[in-house]
Amino acid sequence: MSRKSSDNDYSLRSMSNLMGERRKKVNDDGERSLIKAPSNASINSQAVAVPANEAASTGDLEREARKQFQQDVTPAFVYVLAAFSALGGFLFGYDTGVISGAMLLLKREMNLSALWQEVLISSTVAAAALSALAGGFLNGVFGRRVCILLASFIFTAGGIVLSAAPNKEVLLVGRLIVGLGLGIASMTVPVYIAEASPPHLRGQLVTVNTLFITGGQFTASIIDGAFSYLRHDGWRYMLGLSVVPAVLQFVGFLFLPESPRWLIQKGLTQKARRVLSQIRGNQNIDEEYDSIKNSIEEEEKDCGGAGPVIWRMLTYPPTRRALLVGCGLQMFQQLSGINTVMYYGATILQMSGVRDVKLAIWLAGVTAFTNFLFTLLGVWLVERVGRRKLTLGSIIGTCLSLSLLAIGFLLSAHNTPLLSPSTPLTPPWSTPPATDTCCVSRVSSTEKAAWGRCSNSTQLRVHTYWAYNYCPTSYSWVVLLGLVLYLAFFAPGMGPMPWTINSEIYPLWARSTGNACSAGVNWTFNFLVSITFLHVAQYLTYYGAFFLYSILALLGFFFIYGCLPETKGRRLEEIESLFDNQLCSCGATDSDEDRQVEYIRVKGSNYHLSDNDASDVE
Ligand SMILES: O[C@H]1[C@H](O)[C@@H](O)[C@H](O)[C@@H](O)[C@H]1O
Repeated sequence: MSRKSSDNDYSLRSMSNLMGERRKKVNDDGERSLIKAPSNASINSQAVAVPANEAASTGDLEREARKQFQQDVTPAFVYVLAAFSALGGFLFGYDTGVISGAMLLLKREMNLSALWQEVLISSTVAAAALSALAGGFLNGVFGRRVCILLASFIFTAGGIVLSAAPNKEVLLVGRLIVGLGLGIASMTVPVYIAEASPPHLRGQLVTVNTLFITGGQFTASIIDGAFSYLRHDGWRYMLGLSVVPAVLQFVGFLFLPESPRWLIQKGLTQKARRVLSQIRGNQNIDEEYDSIKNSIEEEEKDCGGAGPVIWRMLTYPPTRRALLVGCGLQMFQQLSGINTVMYYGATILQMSGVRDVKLAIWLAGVTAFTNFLFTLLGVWLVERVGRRKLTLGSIIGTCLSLSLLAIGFLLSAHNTPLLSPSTPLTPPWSTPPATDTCCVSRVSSTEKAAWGRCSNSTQLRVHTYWAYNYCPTSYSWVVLLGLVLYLAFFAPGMGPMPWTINSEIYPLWARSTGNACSAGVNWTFNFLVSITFLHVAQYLTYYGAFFLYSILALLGFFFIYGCLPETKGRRLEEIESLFDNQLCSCGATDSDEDRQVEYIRVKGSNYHLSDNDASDVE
C-alpha cells in the first residue's frame, strides 16, 4: 500500500472521519468501541488501532474512505473566509507600495524636504513594527476576528485622514495610523487563515495572503501610474483609494466567524463546534475538535508555568526554538533586500536602458508585477514541494541572483564609457562618448551628474559614485537579468514562506505572541534595510551593497538548512513536536519527508511498518 504522501493524508483523514462515524454508531448501539483514532499523532504517522476482528476490513475501510474523500469537497466558505482575510494582505501591499508614486507628487505640491519624505515613508513601517507587537496581546484577549475588524477600521480611518490631509503634519498622522493597521493585520491574518484551513490546504491559503500583499503592491503601482497624470491632488486619490478594500473587509468580517481554535481556548466550545461544522462542510468534525481540545489541555499541563506568554515561550525549549526559527526567517527575508528592490526598482530598471523619466512610475509596476507573478508560483508549489525545500531553493537562488545583480553594477561602474565634457548630462546621449567618466557628487547632490575621472582623484573617489541613472553602460542587461532572477527566486519562497511558516509553528497558547514577535522583527528589519539602503549604497557602492545582501542571504541559507523542519500536511496541534529536539537537528527531518509510514495491528499492539522494517507482521 504505497501512496504519495498527500494521498495518504487525504485517505487517512477521510478514514478517520469515517471511523468517527462508525465509533458513534457502535457507541449508539451500546457495543464496545471498535476503533480509536488518536488525536495527537502525526497524520503521516497516524496510529490506527484496529481490533483483530476488524483488521481484515481495513482494506474495505480504505476503499470506503477513498470514495468518501472523492465526495469530500472543501466547502467554498473556507475560500471566502481566506479571501476576505487576505484583503488585509492586499492593504499591507497597497499601503507600503502606493507611497513611492504619491511621494513624487507630494514633494512638489507640499514642498517636502528629503527628511520629510523619508519620515513619511518610514513612519508607517516603524508604527507597523510596534503595533505588530501589541497585536499579540490583542489577538490573545479579543480574538482574531476582532483584530481583523480593528485593523480594517484603522485602515479606513488612515485612508480618510491621508486623502483629506491639508498639510504634511496631518499626512504624517495618517501614515502613522495606517502603520498601526498594518502591524495588526500582518500578524493576525496568517494566523486566522491557518487556524481555519484544513491541513492539506493550509499552506496554499496562507500563501494566498502574500499573493495579496504583492497584488496590493502591484495595484498600487498601477494606481500611482494612472493618477500621476493628475498633477493636482493626484496623491489624494492614490492614498485614499485604500479605503475601498478596507471597508469591504470590515463589512465582510461582520459576517465571518471567529477562529474555532481561539474559541476552544477560551472555553466557548459550543460556538467552536458550530464554526468548525460551518467551515468543514460535510465532514465529521469530532476528530479535529477533540484534537484541538486535547492539545490545549496538554499544553496547559506541559507549559502552564506562571508569567507572561513571552516568558513562558522563552523558558520552554520547543517554543523557544520555534520563536527563533520564526524570527530568523522574517529577519532573513528582509535582509535579502526585497524592499530595496521594491522601493528602488524603478531606479535599477532605468539603468537597463529605458531613460524616459515619465516611465519611472510605470517601471516600478513591472517590478511589482514580477513579484506578484512569481508569488503565484509559490502558491502552486507550497503544498507540492513543501515549505522547507521551497524556502531553501528560494534563498539560494536569491543569493546567487543578488550576486549577479552586484556583478552587473560592478561591470557598469568599472567599464564606464568616456564622455566628452560637451556630452549632455541627461540621457539619451547623441554625441559619442569621448574623454571623461561621469560621476555623481555626493556632497552637492546625489541627483546630479558631475564630471571627472573617479579613479584619478582621491577627492573625487571619496565623494563620488557612479551615476547609474545618468551614465550610459553596456552592462545594464546583466542588472536587468539579475533583477528578474532575483524576483523569480525570492517571490515563491522567501516572500511568502516566513509568513506561512510562522502561522503554523507555534502551539495555540503561544501563537499570537509568536506571530507578533516575528512580524515585529519583519517590520523592524524592513525599516532598517530600507532606511539604510541609500547610505549603504553610497559607502559600499551599489555593487558592494548587493554583495552584502547576497552574503546575508547565504547566511540565511545555512540558518534555514540547519533549523527549519517541514510542516507540510501536519495538523497545527502536531507541529510543536517538531521542535522537541535540538534546533539544528531540524534539518534531519528532511530525509523522513517522503518516507511512507503505516501503522497496522500486529500481535496485539501498534507496530510501525516502515520501508525498512517489514518483519514481524502477523
Ligand atoms: O512577504 C512580503 C512580500 O515579499 C513583499 O513584497 C515585501 O514588500 C514585504 O516586505 C514582505 O514581507
